[in-house]
Amino acid sequence: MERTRILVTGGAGYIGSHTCKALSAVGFEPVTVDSMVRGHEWAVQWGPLVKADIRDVDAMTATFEKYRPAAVIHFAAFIEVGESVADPATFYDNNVWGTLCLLRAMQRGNCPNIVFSSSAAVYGTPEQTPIREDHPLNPINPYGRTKLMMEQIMADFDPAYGTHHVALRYFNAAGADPDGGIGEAHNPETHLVPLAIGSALKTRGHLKVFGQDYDTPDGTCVRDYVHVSDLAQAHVASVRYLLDGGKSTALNLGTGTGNSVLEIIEAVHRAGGVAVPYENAVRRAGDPARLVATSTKAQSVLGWEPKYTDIDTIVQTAWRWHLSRKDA
Ligand SMILES: O=c1ccn([C@@H]2O[C@H](COP(=O)(O)OP(=O)(O)O[C@H]3O[C@H](CO)[C@H](O)[C@H](O)[C@H]3O)[C@@H](O)[C@H]2O)c(=O)[nH]1
Repeated sequence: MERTRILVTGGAGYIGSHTCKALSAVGFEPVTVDSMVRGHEWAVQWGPLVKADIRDVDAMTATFEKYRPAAVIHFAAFIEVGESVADPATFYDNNVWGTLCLLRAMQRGNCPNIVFSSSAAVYGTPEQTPIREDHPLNPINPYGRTKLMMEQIMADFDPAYGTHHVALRYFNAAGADPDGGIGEAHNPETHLVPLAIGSALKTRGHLKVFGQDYDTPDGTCVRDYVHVSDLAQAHVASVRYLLDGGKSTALNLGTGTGNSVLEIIEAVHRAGGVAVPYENAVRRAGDPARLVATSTKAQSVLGWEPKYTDIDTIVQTAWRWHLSRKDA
């Protein structure tokens, strides 16, 4: 029997590739569409790769005609906050215009269901933590604004065109597939866990700890690190939810536990048995002191619960990946 196809934009990226693996494991066929500007050929292992930019409406229309997907999972976007401040035009073009082009191609292809990557960045500086989905939406940088605009565009499209969406607001994705073979490989890398591992392995210089005087127990920023395989499972559950006729919704994905930068440094030390050389540095602009999610809504809507709730396990999977990675 033909497997139900799911079109995955950005399927050659970090969370996208883990989601393709999870889709395939439960019988879907993931069809990756990726411009390969940031994606990796080695990360596409569970279905075909269409090398195309989502803004290329002709290529996208042809892809929908060829594969007839039942739903789309939309990861393709630029993600670095600093880059979005320096070059907002590129972010609005790639993230917002790219999403509009994708939605147009979905309309032409009669595909009404989309699950997409939103971000904790839509909340801005939290008024209280843990953050619930009804927290005010006040992004403080262009990256966060592009994600909020994407949510708003989809909310407008639903009543007008009969579409359905699930916006997944991730907190800090971390870790790697425990089976090996895929993991986090951004270039340039700006995320804490891979940078700390690189410093421990001496493939990078000292890690810079951005700010030591935050209002947190040890003075460094606290984040909610959620395992990438758990995020992947939430995407699979969201696809099933929409295919079963579920209503559009926005859901936080986090573990509900916060870890400081210094706690991550210690977890990397424990995982690898090597200390992370680090130095204190000034605060990074736009970093809130504490970002921690409540994911009870994802639990009630999707039945989703993170399997990896222990920071040591999350960091161990990242460590193993970094020792084995193909492009290090
Ligand atoms: O070299 C570094 C890198 C990071 N940090 C600190 O480590 C924490 C985590 O930083 P990351 O850059 O790994 O993650 P962010 O919380 O900044 O970013 C997350 O949220 C962003 C939106 O706010 C984007 O979605 C991004 O992709 C996602 O990982 C922050 O407190 C940051 O200040 C350091 O101290 N040193």
